[in-house]
Amino acid sequence: MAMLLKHVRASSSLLKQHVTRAHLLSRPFTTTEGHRPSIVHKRSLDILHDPCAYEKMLCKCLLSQMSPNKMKISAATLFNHDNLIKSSVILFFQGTAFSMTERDRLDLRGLLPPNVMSPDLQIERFMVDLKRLEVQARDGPSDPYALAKWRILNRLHDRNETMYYKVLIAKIEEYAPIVYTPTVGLVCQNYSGLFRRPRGMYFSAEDRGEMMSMVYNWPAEQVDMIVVTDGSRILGLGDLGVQGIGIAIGKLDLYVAAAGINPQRVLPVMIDVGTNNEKLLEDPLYLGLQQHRLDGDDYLAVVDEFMEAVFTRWPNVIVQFEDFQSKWAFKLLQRYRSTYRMFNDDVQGTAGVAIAGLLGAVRAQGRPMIDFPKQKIVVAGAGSAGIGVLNAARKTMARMLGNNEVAFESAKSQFWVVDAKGLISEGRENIDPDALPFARNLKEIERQGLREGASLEEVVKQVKPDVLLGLSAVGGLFSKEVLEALKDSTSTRPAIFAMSNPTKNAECTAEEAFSILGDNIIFASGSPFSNVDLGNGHIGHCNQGNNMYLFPGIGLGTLLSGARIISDGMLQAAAERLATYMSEEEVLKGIIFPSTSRIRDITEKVAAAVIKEALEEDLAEGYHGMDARELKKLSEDELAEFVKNNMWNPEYPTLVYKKE
Ligand SMILES: NC(=O)C1=CN([C@@H]2O[C@H](COP(=O)(O)OP(=O)(O)OC[C@H]3O[C@@H](n4cnc5c(N)ncnc54)[C@H](O)[C@@H]3O)[C@@H](O)[C@H]2O)C=CC1
Ligand SMILES: CC(=O)C(=O)O
Ligand SMILES: [Mg+2]
Repeated sequence: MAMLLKHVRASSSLLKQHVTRAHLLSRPFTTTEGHRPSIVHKRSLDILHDPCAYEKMLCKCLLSQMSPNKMKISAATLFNHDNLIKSSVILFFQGTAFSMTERDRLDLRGLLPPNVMSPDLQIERFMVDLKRLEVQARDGPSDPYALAKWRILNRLHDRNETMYYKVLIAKIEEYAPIVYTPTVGLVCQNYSGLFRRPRGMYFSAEDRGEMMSMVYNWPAEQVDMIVVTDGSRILGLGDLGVQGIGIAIGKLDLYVAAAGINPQRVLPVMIDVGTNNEKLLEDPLYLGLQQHRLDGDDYLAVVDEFMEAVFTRWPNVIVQFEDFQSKWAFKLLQRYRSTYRMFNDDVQGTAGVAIAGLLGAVRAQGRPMIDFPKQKIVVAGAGSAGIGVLNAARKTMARMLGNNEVAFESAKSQFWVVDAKGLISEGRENIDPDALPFARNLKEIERQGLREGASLEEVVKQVKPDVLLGLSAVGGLFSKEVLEALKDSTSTRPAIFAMSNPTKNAECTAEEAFSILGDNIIFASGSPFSNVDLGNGHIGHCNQGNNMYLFPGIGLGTLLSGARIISDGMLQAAAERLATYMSEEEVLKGIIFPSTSRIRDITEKVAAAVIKEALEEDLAEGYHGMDARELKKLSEDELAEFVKNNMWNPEYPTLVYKKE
């Protein structure tokens, strides 16, 4: 600490010599806002009074990737003192080795993962990672190029955010699989090794009582979108603890690329309450809290405090919950959804995408969407995603059947749900309350030749479903036998949704599905597969059925409508807009989801549908001078224009105008 303060004092006095009020006033240009640097930048003047202020600011700049603009530091000052800044930061920057006292002293609490590393461990972590890449590049099982591409993109993101998003938007089909699923899964698994500079905030179990002040450590004055995870179920990869922050970062990359949310106004968050992943707990290089997960009221207290803190600082922020284990996903959604602007992507976003896909599968059979309630659907997986899809599909069927109690009751008979213990029936002991509504009547399934706990293969054989949908996280679950059994489907064009992520967790590959069932099927997967050449001049089309087609539009629509909460109606409107996006011709070819290259366009349309619904439900409070009354007056085209105009584009801002 003494050393640190010595450096701080040394660099502060150095800075004082350079960054004087007179010096700033003498710059012969103005900033974008038209202010003189000395007027805009209160903080640069603060430097003169607080020996630590400049260092705090520079640390934050480094840690949070803030633009100079947002740091309230004159871009001009920063550019002119670039070398000075670099040298002064490099002098005292310690990254994960900053002690808790130093983090508090420099207002850095929350901007680094909670495990304070010794300098030796920092070096070891770096070396382990370096060696791992060498091993992978030689003969490792994972795709070394994907990870290498992620590193290159990540470094670009660190250096030049605008250029990073320009590249991502222009080549979204090529790079979404790198910054998002499947590669983001590999990134999360290796995050403690890959970690260089943090991105986002960490709220840990150790921070109880501190969060309300910690949240002010984030340098941005405005945050529109937070994606938060507790790392307990990252894709289909299980509990990855603090390393799960990678998924929040990946989702927010799509918010920027697809929804045009300003990258300076997004905040990835990790709530680190420990991990139950023993391998991570035994690893001294693991960056998270080395303790088992909090549970019960202790767990809730941490998440409650986090929610209160972020909504106090940014009352209009939207919080997307991501990859929480099912146990908490539903509880937290119920706890917060009527008070805060939040939603759970795995439960609600996935449900909407699945509904759109299921309706597309009906149309692909040459039938009207209204025939959906006749579909027999087998779902493998009854976790947050599976149950979310089941509830939404049941409601959609019920609406089509008359929207009453009887319709709701009868709709449930279209579903057979299989989890790790097999077919779920009323005969199951200790049945999960969320799955209970879908438990089959014992007598009824006996008549079908089934029983409690019947295997997926048996269920498919007996039910002969129109749709087989997997959200089980079990790679290869749709085995050769299961796919063979699906040949007896009563559908003219059976649909297979292998929705689990990342690729190795997909219930089957596209190749397996098309080679066993031929080309007269509909295939969708959570992570992308290439189309399959069936060798007879026919191509098996692979759809990507992923919540990425909805969550950006849900977030953008909520932001631009200023909706107080995110209602079922808004989510339903989003799903319906996606369902009608594909043309008849495309759907008949088996193309039920757009290609990712159209993600910005679909997101615009989904956002407009969400805004309309928020207005109809009187939930909208408007956005930036456009109040609800004015929003209501907009025609369809004007609403589309309003959405488009409020999306961020990756263009370099003009920082400096030469004075006339
Ligand atoms: N494509 C997409 O947009 C999305 C995909 N997902 C994927 O869905 C998967 C599951 O996510 P959650 O529901 O949150 O996980 P979860 O862990 O809560 O649920 C998994 C479910 O699968 C069941 N299961 C396990 N082994 C099984 C087996 N052999 N046969 C049948 N069921 C089995 C479990 O009993 C549990 O009900 C993950 O891989 C995730 O990546 C999740 C959200 C969106
Ligand atoms: C896509 C997604 O949200 C998941 O796999 O969890
Ligand atoms: Mg997820």
